[in-house]
Amino acid sequence: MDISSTASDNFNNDTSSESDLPIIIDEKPFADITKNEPDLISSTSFILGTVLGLFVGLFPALKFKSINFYIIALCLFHFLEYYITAKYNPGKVHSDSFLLFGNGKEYIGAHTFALLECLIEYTLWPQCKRVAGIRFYIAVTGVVLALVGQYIRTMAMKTAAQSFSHILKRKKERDHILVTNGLYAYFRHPSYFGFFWWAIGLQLVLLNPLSFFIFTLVLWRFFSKRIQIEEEYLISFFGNNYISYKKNTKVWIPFIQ
Ligand SMILES: C[S@@+](CC[C@H](N)C(=O)[O-])C[C@H]1O[C@@H](n2cnc3c(N)ncnc32)[C@H](O)[C@@H]1O
Repeated sequence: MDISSTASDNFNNDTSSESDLPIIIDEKPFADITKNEPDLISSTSFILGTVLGLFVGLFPALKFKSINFYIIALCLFHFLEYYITAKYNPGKVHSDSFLLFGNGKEYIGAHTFALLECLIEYTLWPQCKRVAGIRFYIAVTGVVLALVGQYIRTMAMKTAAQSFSHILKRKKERDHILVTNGLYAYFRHPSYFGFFWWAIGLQLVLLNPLSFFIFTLVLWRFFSKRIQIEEEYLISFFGNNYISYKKNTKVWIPFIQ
């Protein structure tokens, strides 16, 4: 599941080794790389609103409210990706900031799979979706993880401001500074931490055993690789400052150092 597949695909094709990573100062003014696409933005908002309305309107009949929570959490997540970028990092705002377009089939496919799993299990075996007993505690854990994950992701984007980019940076831009304050003092990659636990939490909310394991595995592999590559570039940009920051902070995703 690649939340910025274009960037990481390009990145993976790069044959540079750690020692010869290029530090290129990007001279391009932000205005040149920012596209204003109001039509696309309003149609996205319309689609999001319609999907939200349909699910909120239709699914109460199924008496499985978790699915409403899931859809609302998805809409909120993608809205905030755009809104926080527009507010705190306006030089990089673009319709892609919704993280909906160009995200790769895997991302859309993963959520579709999760919703289908939920509906199939609900239809064939409604008892397994009854939020009672142990399943109540699983669902509540999921809600807490999703809310905490969303909060941490949003605050990380706000704190990192212009140093945050959805696309992994291979060139150091002039205003790219090393962020070590706020949540970054406690988490080395707070936005990845937030996304990881948000997505896993949502599978607990849906009481989806299969998607829970698939999301955990795929996301862990994705972030493990992404963090390794990202840190090679961050060391090439910030040298010893990043190395000592790395020594003093943790990622807080299991088994990622
Ligand atoms: C999607 S953002 C994710 C930031 C960070 N990994 C996180 O999870 O909060 C990716 C960009 O953030 C930049 N970045 C990551 N950590 C940073 C830090 N501590 N200070 C400044 N820039 C950082 C990287 O250069 C990369 O281009």
